[in-house]
Amino acid sequence: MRTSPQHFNSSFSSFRSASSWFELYAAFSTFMMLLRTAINELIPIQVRSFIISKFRAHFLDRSSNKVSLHINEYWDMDRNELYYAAKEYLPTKIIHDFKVLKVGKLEKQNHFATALDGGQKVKDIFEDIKLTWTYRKSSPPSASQQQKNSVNLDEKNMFVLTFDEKHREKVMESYLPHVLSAYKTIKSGKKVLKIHTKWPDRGNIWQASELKHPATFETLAMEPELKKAIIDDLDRFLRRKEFYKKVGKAWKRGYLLYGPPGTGKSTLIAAIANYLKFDIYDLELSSVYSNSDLMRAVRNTSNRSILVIEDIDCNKEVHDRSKVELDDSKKLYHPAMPMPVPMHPDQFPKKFTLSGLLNYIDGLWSTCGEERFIIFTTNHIDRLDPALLRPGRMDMHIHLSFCKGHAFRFLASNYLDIHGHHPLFEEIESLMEEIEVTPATVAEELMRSEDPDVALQGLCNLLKRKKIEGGDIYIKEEEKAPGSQDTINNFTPHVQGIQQSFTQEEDDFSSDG
Ligand SMILES: Nc1ncnc2c1ncn2[C@@H]1O[C@H](COP(=O)(O)OP(=O)(O)OP(=O)(O)O)[C@@H](O)[C@H]1O
Repeated sequence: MRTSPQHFNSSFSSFRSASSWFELYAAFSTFMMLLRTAINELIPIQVRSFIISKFRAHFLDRSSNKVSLHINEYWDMDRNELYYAAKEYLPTKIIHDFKVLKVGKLEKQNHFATALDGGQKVKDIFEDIKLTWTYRKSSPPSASQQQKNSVNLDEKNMFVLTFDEKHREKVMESYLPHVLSAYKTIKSGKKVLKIHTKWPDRGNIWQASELKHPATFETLAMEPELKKAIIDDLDRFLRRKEFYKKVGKAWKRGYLLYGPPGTGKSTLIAAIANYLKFDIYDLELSSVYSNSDLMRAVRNTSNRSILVIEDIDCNKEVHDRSKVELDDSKKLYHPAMPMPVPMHPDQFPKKFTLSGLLNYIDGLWSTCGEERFIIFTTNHIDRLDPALLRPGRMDMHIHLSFCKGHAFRFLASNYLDIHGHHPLFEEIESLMEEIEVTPATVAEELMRSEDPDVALQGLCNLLKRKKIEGGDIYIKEEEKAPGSQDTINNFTPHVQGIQQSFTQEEDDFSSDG
């Protein structure tokens, strides 16, 4: 039977009254009731649940086939390399239709950098596998956590990687290694270096900022032989991955820089970092509160980095929260206890010596990661534990000392653009043989005027004044490093005990550089 438009219109208009709607609803409800009763009676409950679960899995809960990998920033308190790999890798996958992004630029970059700001999803396709990354940012530590120094690192920021379950094996065996290797490539080509410092009021974990120190070996005033020895050592280190593996040694190197204040120890560290393109981790021993704190700090440094511990002779007082203290009434008490309490001798603190601490750091550091440097600096090498100085501990001892002829001329050419001769040179150099002056002081004097004649005359007058007054500039007799005999004759920068243990043959072995 055909339905004419007139017939449809008349049927529709007959439905428009309220009673018609009610009749329709009543008929539908009755039908549904009958249907439900019939299903309940005819189909067993197990079959019904099976059908419902299939229906749900197919239409409603499609994510039940998905696997989610949680990649936390820390793994058992250690820095999780995969997290940092994802952090560098994902910005390369950010596309233009993202609605929220972080954007910024560091001075040394010539382009704007973008990064995820939490919550966004980044899609990636790897050999036809569709993957989704989500970044979850943790909330900053609460004041009480900070006070107790009890931030749980494993609960920090994380990436969640989601993909179909059937690709689990391929993701684990091929995709994650692909992310890691992309990270290594990005990292080795990056231009912006970081300096990491620890702040007790920010959870006492490493905080990174851009390393802006412009020092390079080209700007460093240093005896050419020493400069060459250091650069050669750095180059040799970089190209010897296979060699270290062959001899069963960790691919690491340790330097001890020593010399009076202002002789360029920090400047040399910056020059080394800029040369190697390694990040710096600046460990201030006074910010270390316990052994676990120290262990966490050292273990959370990355590969291709320099761990710097400056002024090791100055850090005699290292905070130890478990330390038993003596109050005014000479009773022993534990800081965690409100009242003085009697303590068993076993509970007394073990003596926390600086040399023990440094040995501990050194031991800890040598067991984690590779392609790393550790640099200790001191103004007083004579105060260091000989165990720390023994060969094999610090591979190279570099003595930085006062400014003499060559270093002075280098600074004059760098600061005043005097590349040839100047009438005041001889007089200044001869004064420098009698007066000990640091490169820092010379550099400061040379910056006082843009006019080379005025600046050099200023330096000459300063040296003459000091000669008349007697005594060294800024350095007291007892503060001189041992071997200062040498430093009087030249701007030493000599190398003591360099372990030039590698022969030419070994050099040839390392072909990977
Ligand atoms: N060898 C050098 N070449 C060029 N500049 C230098 C050199 N030594 C020192 N300077 C200048 O002096 C300043 C201070 O030097 P630096 O901080 O590196 O000395 P330091 O030995 O680390 O001192 P401290 O022991 O007090 O930390 C530097 O910023 C740099 O301008």
